[in-house]
Amino acid sequence: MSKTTPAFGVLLVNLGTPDTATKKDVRSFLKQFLSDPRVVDLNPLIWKPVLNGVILNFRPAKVAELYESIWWDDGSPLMVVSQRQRVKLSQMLQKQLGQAIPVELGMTYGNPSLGAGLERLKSQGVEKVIVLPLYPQYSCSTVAAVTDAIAAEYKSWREVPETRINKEYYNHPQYISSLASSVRAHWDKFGQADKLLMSFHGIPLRYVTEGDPYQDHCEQTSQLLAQALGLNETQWQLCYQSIFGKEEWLTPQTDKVLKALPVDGVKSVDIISPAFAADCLETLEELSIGGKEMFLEAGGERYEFIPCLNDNDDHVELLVQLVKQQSLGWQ
Ligand SMILES: C=CC1=C(C)c2cc3[nH]c(cc4nc(cc5[nH]c(cc1n2)c(C)c5CCC(=O)O)C(CCC(=O)O)=C4C)c(C)c3C=C
Ligand SMILES: [Fe+2]
Ligand SMILES: [Fe+2]
Repeated sequence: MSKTTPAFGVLLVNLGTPDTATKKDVRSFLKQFLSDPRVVDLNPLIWKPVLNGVILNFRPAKVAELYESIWWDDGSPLMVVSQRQRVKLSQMLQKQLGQAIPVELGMTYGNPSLGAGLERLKSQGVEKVIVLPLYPQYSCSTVAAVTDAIAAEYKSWREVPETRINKEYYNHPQYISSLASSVRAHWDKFGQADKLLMSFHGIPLRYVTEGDPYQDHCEQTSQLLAQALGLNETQWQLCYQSIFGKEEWLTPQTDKVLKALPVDGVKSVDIISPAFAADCLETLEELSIGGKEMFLEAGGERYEFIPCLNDNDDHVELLVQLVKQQSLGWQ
């Protein structure tokens, strides 16, 4: 009996996360992640001894504790949210396209791997694949790492499916309006702070000077969001979080901004992290917990974290629109 061939399948991609909040699993996750030259592009002769001799000896215990502090009953927040996004996207595609579209999850690092996600699509008869990395702003350290991993997986396949990879969506109207709605919903609940901080994950400045458009994308997203919310220039600020290593990263740094604002008389902030499609360690620990402590210690009085778009209906509707855009001619 021949299987029916779906019009196409969707691979929903995010960065990945440890299987458990233990030192062992955090170590193996960090090892895979930080060994990717797309993430850390230093000469391996210099980087490997630093990674294996220093970072992987000390960082996993510290970071495992941080994961422990934000872990949910059913797993790592990034994984739990990604699974919800997968289920909702598949339901909304079925409803809007009137046919079953296989949607699978693949993580660039850790489980389920991108290869496992592609295999699951293949086993459902998928012959055309849309890869949807959940990174609104393109960076070589994220999106190009996905394209590398997909190409590496296909090396062992006899028949490689037609594959379209969504590169970015930093200025998509539905993305901007979903962000704006989440801010407005937050203001309705908690009132509006003096300033809205838009904190993006940082990358090394050198990646940008060598051609990575990430900073430009972050600037455009934040301008569009400020515009959608009707904010003037004094009411919002862009900053970059999660600095790692000794090199210069994009500025201004979120932690420095949080320490400086109360000194400049800004006592209340709302903070949103538009580069993350799902809440994760970097938002729930670094921003929601760490950032708050930092701001209040520096003299701030009110600090509110705005959750990521996660599986909000209008966010998943954005994913539907991206899938429709990528599947033109395939339905
Ligand atoms: C070492 C360099 C790093 C670059 C460059 C980088 C870019 C980058 N990362 C994300 C999204 C996420 N990063 C997350 C965690 C994380 N990131 C780095 C380092 C770099 N990221 C590390 C070492 C870690 C692990 C935690 C730690 O040890 O501090 C996560 C969270 C994963 C989770 O399990 O919750 C996400 C998501 C983006 C979008 C990005 C470039 C734009
Ligand atoms: Fe990161
Ligand atoms: Fe971090």
